[in-house]
Amino acid sequence: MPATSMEELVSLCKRRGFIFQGSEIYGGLQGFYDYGPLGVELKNNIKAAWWRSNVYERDDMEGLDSSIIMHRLVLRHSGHEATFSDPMVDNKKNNKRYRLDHLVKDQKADVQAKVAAHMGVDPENFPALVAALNAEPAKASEALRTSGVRDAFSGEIGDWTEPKPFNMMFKTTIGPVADEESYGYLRPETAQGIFTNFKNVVDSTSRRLPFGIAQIGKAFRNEITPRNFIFRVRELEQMEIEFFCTPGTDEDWHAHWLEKRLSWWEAQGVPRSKIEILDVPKEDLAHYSKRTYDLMYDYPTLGYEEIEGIANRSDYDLGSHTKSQSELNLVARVSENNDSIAKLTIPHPETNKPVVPFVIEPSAGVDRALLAVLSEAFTKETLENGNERIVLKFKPHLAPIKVAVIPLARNKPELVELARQIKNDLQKLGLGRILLEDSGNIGKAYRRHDEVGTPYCITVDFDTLGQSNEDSDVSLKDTVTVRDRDTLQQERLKISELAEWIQAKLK
Ligand SMILES: Nc1ncnc2c1ncn2[C@@H]1O[C@H](COP(=O)(O)OP(=O)(O)OP(=O)(O)O)[C@@H](O)[C@H]1O
Repeated sequence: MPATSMEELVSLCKRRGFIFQGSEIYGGLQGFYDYGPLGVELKNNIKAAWWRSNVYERDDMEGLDSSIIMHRLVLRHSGHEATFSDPMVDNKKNNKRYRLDHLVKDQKADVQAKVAAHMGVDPENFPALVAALNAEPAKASEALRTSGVRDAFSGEIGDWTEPKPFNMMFKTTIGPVADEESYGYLRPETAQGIFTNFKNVVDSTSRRLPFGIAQIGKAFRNEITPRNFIFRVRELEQMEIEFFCTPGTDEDWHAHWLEKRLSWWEAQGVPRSKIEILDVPKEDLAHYSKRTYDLMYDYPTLGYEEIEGIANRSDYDLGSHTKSQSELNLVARVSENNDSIAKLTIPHPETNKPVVPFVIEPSAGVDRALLAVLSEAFTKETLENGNERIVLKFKPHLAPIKVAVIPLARNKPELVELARQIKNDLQKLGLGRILLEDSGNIGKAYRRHDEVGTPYCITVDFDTLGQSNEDSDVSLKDTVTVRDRDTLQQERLKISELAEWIQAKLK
């Protein structure tokens, strides 16, 4: 059974070294997390699985790693300077600031109903309520004040200001001179680096439509209320694809990517039955979107929340960043661009005339992916002897440690040496991390590796050494015990057969 509460996951992550609070020894920094020894392995494995599936296993994709800090004009023409904002409200009593939709969502049902009645919308339709609050700031502030909306920090009814837009981009000065022009932004999505490199990639690879560019990297959003552990952070990582296609074929490609992405999640242990597809209502679409499917995963404690967005961005992005816009018959409504020096077109596959392609964008968060994978893997079991164990049943390709090699006694140099040799030989197979676990207590080692999701533990014991004494069986010389994390079955294998056996299991 997957995790039932976020607390279970938070506590396991800290205890076993998956995730720590950022800047913790100075009191922590809200919305920033550090990935520990096991977290970094899990994260790398998720990213590698995504890259393998979306770049290596397809013939129509290229990869990219663009810079994080971007020219202010990129984010101006992308529309982010003007529109990448969330409405926020302040409580005048204690100067605490909240994202409007989060504030309302966190209220008791009767308070929410009062706010909805004031705004004249159905209390069951939360997106419509948020839209109404955003549309009429003065009425919204009145609704919050007269409905008894409470401040989560003080627990008391707040004195609420009018909602104001708050731009979520991090701005930074570039170079030694701090003047009006010397600033850039930390990208709020990796996508813009793909659009600005569209021409470079086409020219250097001779790609024709349809094709896509994939990128994994950090993005930064100054979230007003970062919360729910790594679900909503200010420094996040994204796995994004911009898939360029001929206008008119975009809806088919949108359906194609929806299907592909759902089956990828399934292969990572996040089943379709736990994902709802939200066809985002027109009034909630982002400024660039023709249509968007949000994949909503059933997170413990939070319920259904977005894990990935799959948007049809039409020709908005390339159309916004291109020069000569008026010659290009753009479908999307874009703002005038007199700054770009590149024409972002590609020959139409049939007519050969220059065309601005449509874009389908599957965009998944690495942090939210990791949280879902962890949550699905989390299992509490009662064993035959009545003991309870926590085990992370990761798909083997995602497990942070693939194999632990354990010498039965740490004070026996022959055992430790042989275990080290086995570890070194398995490490050379390139399967991921193989760990020499010489903490000495076999029971504790098994418990620890269950809790971090190591699929196989190999134990080197006195039988392995072939030392004949009353407890050992010489016929077992050069064999080891292999314990399966999920079934708890142990089998004896020859050391010479281990590599092939493990490779087959971890494929
Ligand atoms: N603050 C964040 N922390 C962690 N992951 C995030 C955050 N914002 C976005 N993501 C991830 O990036 C993906 C694509 O970003 P997108 O802009 O579509 O998110 P969003 O619609 O703004 O998310 P939300 O509505 O939850 O704020 C999301 O599906 C999510 O997995």
